[in-house]
Amino acid sequence: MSYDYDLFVIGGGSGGIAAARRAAGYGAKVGLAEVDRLGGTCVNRGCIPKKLMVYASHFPDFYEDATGYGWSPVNSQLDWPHLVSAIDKELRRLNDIYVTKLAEVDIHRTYSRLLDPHTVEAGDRKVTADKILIAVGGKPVHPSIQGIEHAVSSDAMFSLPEQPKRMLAIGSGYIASEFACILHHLGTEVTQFTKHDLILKGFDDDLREHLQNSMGEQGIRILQKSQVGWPVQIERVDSGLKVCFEQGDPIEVDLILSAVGRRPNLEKLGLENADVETSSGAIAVDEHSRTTQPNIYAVGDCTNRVNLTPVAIREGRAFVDTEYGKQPWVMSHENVPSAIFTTPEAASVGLGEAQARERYGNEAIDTYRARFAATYYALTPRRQRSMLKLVVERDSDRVLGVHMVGDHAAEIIQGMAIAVKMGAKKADFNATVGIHPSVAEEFVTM
Ligand SMILES: Cc1cc2nc3c(=O)[nH]c(=O)nc-3n(C[C@H](O)[C@H](O)[C@H](O)COP(=O)(O)OP(=O)(O)OC[C@H]3O[C@@H](n4cnc5c(N)ncnc54)[C@H](O)[C@@H]3O)c2cc1C
Ligand SMILES: NC(=O)c1ccc[n+]([C@@H]2O[C@H](COP(=O)([O-])OP(=O)(O)OC[C@H]3O[C@@H](n4cnc5c(N)ncnc54)[C@H](O)[C@@H]3O)[C@@H](O)[C@H]2O)c1
Repeated sequence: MSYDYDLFVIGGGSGGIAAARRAAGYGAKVGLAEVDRLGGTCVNRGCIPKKLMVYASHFPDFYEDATGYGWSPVNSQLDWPHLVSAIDKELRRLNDIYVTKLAEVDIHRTYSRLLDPHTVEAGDRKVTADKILIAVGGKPVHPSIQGIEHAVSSDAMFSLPEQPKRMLAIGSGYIASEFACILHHLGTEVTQFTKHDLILKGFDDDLREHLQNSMGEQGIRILQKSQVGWPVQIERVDSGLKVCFEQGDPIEVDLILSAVGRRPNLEKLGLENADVETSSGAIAVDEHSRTTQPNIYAVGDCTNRVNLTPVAIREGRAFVDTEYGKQPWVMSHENVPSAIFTTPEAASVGLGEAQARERYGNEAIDTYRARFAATYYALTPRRQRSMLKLVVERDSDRVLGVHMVGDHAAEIIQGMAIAVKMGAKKADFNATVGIHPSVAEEFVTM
């Protein structure tokens, strides 16, 4: 049977674009449907605008630090509308680049849904395809608090008409922690409500504690559920938004960011028309990203495996190399590095100490840890201490996890991730000459 396309991709974000481009490169006839701007979450309302805001938020610290090195004080004000429009301009430039990069792919600028295992409705057209890739990403979920409609999700953070004077971030994951730091360093008075006593559940406890303490020392107010109970009501009042908790005094802010997690974008996708099954609200896939319908695959956040851009991209490429490139491989979700772009930055690869002890036994694990202030802070009015940690399996001497809080942690851990992926031993770290003076040299001198 002949189809309109060899491959039809639903969703033009990180995973969908990577797969579509590579498949077209192998000579496949590819169509792609995207209902919004090309690039998906990462480019339009995630990694990229977020990182640009992180950069913007660092300048006040640099101005302050410079005085310790003898520079006269800088008196500079943030032009918020300028920042927002400069970011938007850059995102539009990236959108245009994707159009060029997808020159060999038929782009359908429309919502799309499955009609049967080989047919997709793309706007007012019906198209058929031999294989279909679902890469529809995810969207924010909101906690059930009375008045939660007054809160915004991270999607709105890049187009706020003005900088809030006071913000409450509800959540303790990547998004709440990153925006708490961004807004704080841009001059907003920030409170973060956390369900757990330590932010960033799932990361190494020393990383979590060091980062949370550091954020607290800088002036971010952390309200824990164990202290105040759940937030129960949000109400608009003349002077802002009033938030009441189960216990204690209400607080008043100008903006509430709700960041308590995301869920796959599966509504009205017609999964039932093609017998594509879900598991815990995400598309169920095997290690090859194949769904319960053999010619339909799914990658990225809609499968809720590891919800990061480079993971979605690699899942997409593994599928395409295997199916169209005669180079089969499987995307491994082990030892995926990630960073939290807070101030200070935090990054990690491999197992945290508690996870390692659970997997290998309490006695089987050694840890090495350093906490210190980098030389940069010797002359600055601002003090910031770094934390570096190795988790090692004693018998094999293998480094199971590397964790860091401190400047450039993401850049440093990216290199460490290669070592961990290659199965480096603590002895290999010891045999490596440090770069002096640097922070990362601690990893080879512990
Ligand atoms: C605030 C924020 C910051 C982040 N920061 C980072 C970071 O620093 N590093 C990192 O690695 N990850 C980060 N992420 C996560 C990262 O953005 C996602 O993991 C990644 O974008 C997932 O890619 P995807 O292809 O699965 O989905 P997406 O990029 O979400 O793309 C899905 C696309 O499908 C489209 N779509 C959905 N349904 C349909 C349909 N039926 N028809 C047509 N089109 C449809 C959507 O419009 C969207 O464009 C961040 C996420 C957020 C929200
Ligand atoms: N730097 C990065 O790589 C980066 C940045 C942002 C987002 N992301 C990706 O996007 C995903 C979504 O981010 P996220 O921060 O929304 O989700 P998350 O899953 O990382 O964190 C959500 C947090 O909110 C807490 N929570 C749940 N219900 C709550 C409630 N009612 N009140 C208060 N807290 C509650 C959860 O316990 C959890 O700690 C991440 O898991 C990550 O994969 C990555």
